[in-house]
Amino acid sequence: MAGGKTVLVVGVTGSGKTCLIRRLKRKIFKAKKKHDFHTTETSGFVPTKIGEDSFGEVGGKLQPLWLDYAQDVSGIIYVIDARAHGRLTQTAVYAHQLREQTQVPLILYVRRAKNMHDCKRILNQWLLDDFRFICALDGYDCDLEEIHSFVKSLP
Ligand SMILES: Nc1nc2c(ncn2[C@@H]2O[C@H](COP(=O)(O)OP(=O)(O)OP(=O)(O)O)[C@@H](O)[C@H]2O)c(=O)[nH]1
Ligand SMILES: [Mg+2]
Repeated sequence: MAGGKTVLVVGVTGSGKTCLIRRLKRKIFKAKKKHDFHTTETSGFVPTKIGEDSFGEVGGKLQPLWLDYAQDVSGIIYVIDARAHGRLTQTAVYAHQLREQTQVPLILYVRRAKNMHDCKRILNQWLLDDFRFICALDGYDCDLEEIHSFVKSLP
């Protein structure tokens, strides 16, 4: 299909999906104002057009429907908050399930890891180390570019 790609953005509640899409839309590399990151829980499916592409967030509460939403997309971005320790088991189980159940290219977007070593340790701990991933460290500006190159690489 010519034109834009459709990307599904999933992850457990509060993992940072809305903020990420907002940064992509407004090309915010670093938080400038407090309200840039003020959000409320997303209910249902919220598509956001960014250039030619469309990024659709499914709220974490709709996890049972992630697979349904994944049917007609080019790729999936799976957002993980590395410091949400209590949610990591669930996060890993859902990531494995999603990858087993769909052929759609999937990338993990891991935010708030302390450093690359910490990020890899977490992925390793939850057997996610063979997933493609982006490690979005605090103050790291290149994560949006990495997302754009993932989207570009999609069929
Ligand atoms: N400073 C900062 N805070 C963030 C960032 N991403 C997420 N947060 C914080 O985490 C909270 C939850 O982020 P959301 O983007 O709403 O999470 P979500 O994954 O969309 O959650 P649901 O819609 O409930 O599934 C936000 O209100 C912010 O306080 C970020 O990049 N920078
Ligand atoms: Mg949200």
